[in-house]
Amino acid sequence: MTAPPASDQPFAATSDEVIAVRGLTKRFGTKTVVDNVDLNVKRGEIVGFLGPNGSGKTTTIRMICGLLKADEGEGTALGHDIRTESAAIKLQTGYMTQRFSYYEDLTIRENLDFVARLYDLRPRGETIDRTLERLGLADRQNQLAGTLSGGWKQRLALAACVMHQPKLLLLDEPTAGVDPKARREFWDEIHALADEGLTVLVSTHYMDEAERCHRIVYIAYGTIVARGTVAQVVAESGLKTWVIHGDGSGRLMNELRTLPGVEQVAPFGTDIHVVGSDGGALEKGVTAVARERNLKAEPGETSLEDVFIKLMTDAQALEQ
Ligand SMILES: Nc1ncnc2c1ncn2[C@@H]1O[C@H](COP(=O)(O)OP(=O)(O)OP(=O)(O)O)[C@@H](O)[C@H]1O
Repeated sequence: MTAPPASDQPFAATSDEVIAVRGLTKRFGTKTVVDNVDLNVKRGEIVGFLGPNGSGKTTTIRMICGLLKADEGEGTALGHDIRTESAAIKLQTGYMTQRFSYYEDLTIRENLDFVARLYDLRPRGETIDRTLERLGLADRQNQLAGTLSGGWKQRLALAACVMHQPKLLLLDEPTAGVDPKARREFWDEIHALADEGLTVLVSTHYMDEAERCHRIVYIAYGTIVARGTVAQVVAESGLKTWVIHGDGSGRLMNELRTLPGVEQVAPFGTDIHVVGSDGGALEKGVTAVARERNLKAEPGETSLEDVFIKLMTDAQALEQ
């Protein structure tokens, strides 16, 4: 007897996969906003979910935790079917939404108390104390949430979504608008939680945050167009970069943009980074222009930002 085609097999996660979904598709009206997405995340991994605005990150996250029903596709989160067992998934998942969603006119402690009641956590007082200590919020526990800075608000939101000791954290742009020091502290906390075995899927627009993830997945217009470690994604882009030192003027940048092989030109102080897929043409053009002006040009490192801009531009071209 011949085996049925792979797509007819029931879909099962391996024992170390906390998220294993395939073919996820979501339509709003006639628009397909998530199109045939496969995603696998292993226990203890921190996976960055990146992509332009409106590319389907939030929608995918919401389908994974069962807040939104997929139109097509299947899979599991924490071993539970995302289509039929959303209650079990929600109990073991912490979901930090994009917008601060706690009560501004309650204190930090009162907000946590409210969440602890929702989950019926016991003993409630001790659980809140432990969470306040763990997230460094104990000294501010009586401060009204509405008077907190962005960084402290995010810390409260994180406290509220880890208090019930979830096994999976879904973070949707958790540090938008937060200053660099608070962001770094937030990420130290995320890594500490992952070291304890928590699995994290985090959407972000920040390159430095993408670089802090074990792996990244890039989605554009609902379709995943790159995935892997940062080094893999950069290498697979095939982009080459040259740096011209000593003249970051707009006039030189405009001239560089007209050269064959040049796809991106970006100023970095008095340097200009020139990026393209055709390494030979890029080198020829850039070195000739630099020689004419007596400027130094040398090969540089391609950044993740360069790669994302290319992925976005390519995806836009396909959409049109
Ligand atoms: N409930 C809804 N009804 C109709 N359209 C929706 C709904 N929710 C999302 N969309 C649309 O689906 C697309 C994907 O949105 P989504 O929020 O998933 O993107 P995103 O990648 O998270 O974006 P951002 O980075 O801006 O947060 C967008 O075009 C959005 O306008």
